[in-house]
Amino acid sequence: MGILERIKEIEQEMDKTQRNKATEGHLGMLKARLAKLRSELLTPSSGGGGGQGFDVARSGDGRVAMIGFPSVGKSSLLSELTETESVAAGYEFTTLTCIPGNVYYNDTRIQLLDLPGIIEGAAYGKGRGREVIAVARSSDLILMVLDGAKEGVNQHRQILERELETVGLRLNKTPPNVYYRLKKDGGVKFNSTIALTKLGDDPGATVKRVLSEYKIHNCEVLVREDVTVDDIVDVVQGNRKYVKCLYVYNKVDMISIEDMDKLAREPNSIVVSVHMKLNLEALLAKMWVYMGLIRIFTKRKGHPPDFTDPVILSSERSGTNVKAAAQHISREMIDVFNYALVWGRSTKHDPMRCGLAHQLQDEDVLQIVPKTITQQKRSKGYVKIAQNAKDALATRRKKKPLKT
Ligand SMILES: Nc1nc2c(ncn2[C@@H]2O[C@H](COP(=O)(O)OP(=O)(O)OP(=O)(O)O)[C@@H](O)[C@H]2O)c(=O)[nH]1
Ligand SMILES: [K+]
Ligand SMILES: [Mg+2]
Repeated sequence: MGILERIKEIEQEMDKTQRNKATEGHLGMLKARLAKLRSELLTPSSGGGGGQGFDVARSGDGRVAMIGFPSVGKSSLLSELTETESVAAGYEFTTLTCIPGNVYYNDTRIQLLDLPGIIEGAAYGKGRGREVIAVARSSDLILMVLDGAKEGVNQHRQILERELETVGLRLNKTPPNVYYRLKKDGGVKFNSTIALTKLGDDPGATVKRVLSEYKIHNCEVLVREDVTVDDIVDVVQGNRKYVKCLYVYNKVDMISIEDMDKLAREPNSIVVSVHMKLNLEALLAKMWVYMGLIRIFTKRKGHPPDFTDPVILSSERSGTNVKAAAQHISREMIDVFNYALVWGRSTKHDPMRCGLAHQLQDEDVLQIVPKTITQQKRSKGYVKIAQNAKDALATRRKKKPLKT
């Protein structure tokens, strides 16, 4: 039996299984089996990667992929927002490969990717579905482009969400708050810090059934929120990609103000019209926020800040603390870091003396104060002395164990 048939079979069995507290373990086992098969789909035997026409190199300060049904206006949007022209036309599947363009916004260069339209069944390889989804996985933000003028547009939204979920993408979610560690022995240690209401009569047994489906018999699981069995499968399966998704309803030039207003109120959404150039600036601003981007202006001692070439950080990728900024400037910076002086939104007073963990905010000014040469020598010397002391102790212990 092929993978697709096996998936079908399990889905049918899940439909047949009555959902109640007693069947939670059985369902968990089926869900785990399904997740394993689906992740096999993700790694095609043909070498993986983006596939021809899809392996576009990463560039700029972040990557955004446009996902949508055919002819919703993805290529029109790319041509409008970037210097790249991507062919747009009234027939479906105009675009057949991945086409990159650059968006310049707030001193940041964002790589925007136009992709072929996808349809129901994309996750199972329909059309160029698998290639498109692989690109989506590699991006920092998904723009789900929808045809706001189409009836049942929110059904389309759901279909696409399901396709992306199927292959392990998790949109606008945070990873389940579960501590999970594999062990060499000792069996399964299961604990929770709060009452679990969604894992059936015996949460521990439900979790163990999922684990045994993965042939995991020794591990530690500590659940810190009221998770579902799907969350547990996500934790154990492990290859989930948590990514932000912004829903872009295009073509609102074709609908009434009332309908437009309804769409604009959907969560994580924005309405635009590429043809009328409506709301495109707001789209860029929202993209920027969703990518968690910030600009940090650096400053040298005794000089004014450099406002021309900021360091760009992202809460979704690098993180946005002083350490991330220092590493961005140079690798060695961390070794010689003494403290930082920060001016701007993140401080209580200006300048504020900060350590590596301080969280920066957009348009902060940062000056890194390195250790003095003497301090550096001293700290290196200290490490050496400490190491010598440890070595000496270890040798002594070998010779004659210390009495305790
Ligand atoms: N009314 C209206 N039509 C639009 C708008 N944006 C794009 N279109 C039209 O929608 C059709 C499809 O546009 P494309 O940009 O080719 O759509 P696509 O999503 O790239 O399509 P595929 O590459 O085939 O998946 C074209 O006829 C566009 O002119 C808009 O804001 N309003
Ligand atoms: K088209
Ligand atoms: Mg196109």
